[in-house]
Amino acid sequence: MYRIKEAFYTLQGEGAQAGRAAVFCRFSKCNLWNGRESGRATAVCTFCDTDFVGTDGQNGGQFETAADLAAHVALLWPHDTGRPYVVCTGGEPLLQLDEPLIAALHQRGFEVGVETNGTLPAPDGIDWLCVSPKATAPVVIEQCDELKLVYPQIDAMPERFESIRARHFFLSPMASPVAPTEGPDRLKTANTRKATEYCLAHPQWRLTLQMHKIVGID
Ligand SMILES: C[S@@+](CC[C@H](N)C(=O)[O-])C[C@H]1O[C@@H](n2cnc3c(N)ncnc32)[C@H](O)[C@@H]1O
Ligand SMILES: Nc1nc2[nH]cc(C(=O)O)c2c(=O)[nH]1
Ligand code: SF4
Ligand SMILES: [Mg+2]
Repeated sequence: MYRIKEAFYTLQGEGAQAGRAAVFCRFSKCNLWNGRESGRATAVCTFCDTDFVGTDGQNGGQFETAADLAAHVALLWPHDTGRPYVVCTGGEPLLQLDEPLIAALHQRGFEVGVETNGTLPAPDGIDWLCVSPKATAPVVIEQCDELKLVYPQIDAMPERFESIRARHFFLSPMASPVAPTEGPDRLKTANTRKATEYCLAHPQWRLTLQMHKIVGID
């Protein structure tokens, strides 16, 4: 059984795949926060900008089999040609994503991307793996396509992750979990300035912005 909070077609807003059309499949639950505001202050990850509790979002639900969920995701890709792309996120997708689901998505023609906090082992077969470390939580994934660190985090400064093998190293300015406004100025914050300064001083790291929040899409 797979529990999905929501699923939708949008553009990947972050990292090296930013701007690419994808079906986002948001898994319920996370191992670093229970998702309730009352538990945020004592969570390991305290700045999450996402509601991943339950299965009540758009196109959310419970899916008995990998084939059922893959069929559901395939219905959200609005094209007949080209290679479809799915981004498995959450919550923490690696609590649920397994090899049968990756195989079922591949069978539907999908390239499979994953957004993870890196604290759980990744199943084989993922086509694009993005690891985004959180606070003191130990990262067990040693190799990925991109390391995308929310910055600044006192307990997770960039130097700690430079031994992870990754094709890209990104800093993503920490955004307010509840940001009321949208538009070009929304991400012009103190954290964006700090991330910019770090990248200027350490050119191994690149800046990425949450493009979807600038343009006002999911
Ligand atoms: C909601 S998380 C879900 C996937 C996984 N649990 C993780 O943390 O990577 C998706 C992405 O949003 C990022 N994110 C969450 N809250 C954020 C915030 N306040 N500012 C910037 N990025 C944030 C995460 O670091 C991660 O890269
Ligand atoms: N457009 C868009 N891009 C994203 N990249 C990572 C996201 C996530 O929440 O995992 C996300 C998201 O929620 N929306
Ligand atoms: S950002 Fe990721 S790790 Fe942190 S609470 Fe949200 S879903 Fe969990
Ligand atoms: Mg998001």
